[in-house]
Amino acid sequence: MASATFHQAIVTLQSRGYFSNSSLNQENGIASFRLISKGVKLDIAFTRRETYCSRRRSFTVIQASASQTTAPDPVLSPSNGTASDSKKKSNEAALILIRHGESMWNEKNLFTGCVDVPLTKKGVEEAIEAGKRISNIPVDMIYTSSLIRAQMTAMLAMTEHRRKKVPIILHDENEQAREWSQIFSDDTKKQCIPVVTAWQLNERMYGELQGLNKQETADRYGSEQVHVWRRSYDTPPPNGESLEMCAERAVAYFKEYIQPQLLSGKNVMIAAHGNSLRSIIMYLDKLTSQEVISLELSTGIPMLYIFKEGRFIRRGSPVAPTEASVYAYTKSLAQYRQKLDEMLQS
Ligand SMILES: O=C(O)[C@H](O)COP(=O)(O)O
Repeated sequence: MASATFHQAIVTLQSRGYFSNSSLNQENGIASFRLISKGVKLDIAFTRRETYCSRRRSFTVIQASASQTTAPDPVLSPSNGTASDSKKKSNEAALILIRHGESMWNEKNLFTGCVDVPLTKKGVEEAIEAGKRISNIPVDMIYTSSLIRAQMTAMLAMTEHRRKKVPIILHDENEQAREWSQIFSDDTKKQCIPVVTAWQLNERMYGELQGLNKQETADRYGSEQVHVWRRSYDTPPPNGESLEMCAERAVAYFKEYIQPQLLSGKNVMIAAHGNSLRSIIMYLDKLTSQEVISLELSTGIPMLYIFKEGRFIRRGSPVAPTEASVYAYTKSLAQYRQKLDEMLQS
């Protein structure tokens, strides 16, 4: 089958770092691929004829088109390809997940969901504390939800990072926003970390519970019903999203946009929400729907994964609060830390 051979070729190229992601469709004898590399998507369709040589077969490119992904990135332009302090020969990448710090509605015990509520003072402190814990872990790209509490958390955490790169929110809403936010110095670009905001990482939409007090809702509807709304996997609250629905969009986004960055060796931080992160952890740790419903994430506690050889290895736990106990350094992380020490001493 053309598709099997092609798929092998793609996987081989992928493992050699030629591009960060591909997907395969096959219809009417035509195999088509989407290759994603450095923020550019290349759609290629092949027939089973000449031109493209894999070991056993060759194919003709019948159609190719290129477009930018939704994470267009002035900072990740080729001129910045060498900018990562943490470019690793070992082909591993760090993935940090942080649930936002306490929000003003967490404090008031209100269902928040997609309502855009800021952090409390305690939430600000939690975010800064989270930043201290990850201050020696490399960060090349940041993803946050479109909600201010996640964005505040990411930005505050980065104020503590020892590398002192500047997190810059990418404005991709229209052509003018893209043009007006360009950076014209390559040196400055190298000192920036692109921040991509994505609604798909938002908290799950809590429907008609948004703005209601959690305790009062339990008093009114019974705590069992409220527990089902809050912690079942597939029962949504009235007119809202279940965890399953939230996972569908959050994990799809993770696979399509974030995982390719990790595959290409970029170290990524995600600042998001209880339920969007539970969804992503379910995917990373291969949890069942039964297991994920008992997973509780504290606000402002970062978790670390290492992505290596296509696998996610959990390094940090939300329950172990200090850097030393949470993060068992890998060789690359230890080297990065040593470089930081040297850089800051000189
Ligand atoms: O949206 C909310 O109210 C919270 O951030 C998460 O709520 P939960 O603990 O009920 O999932």
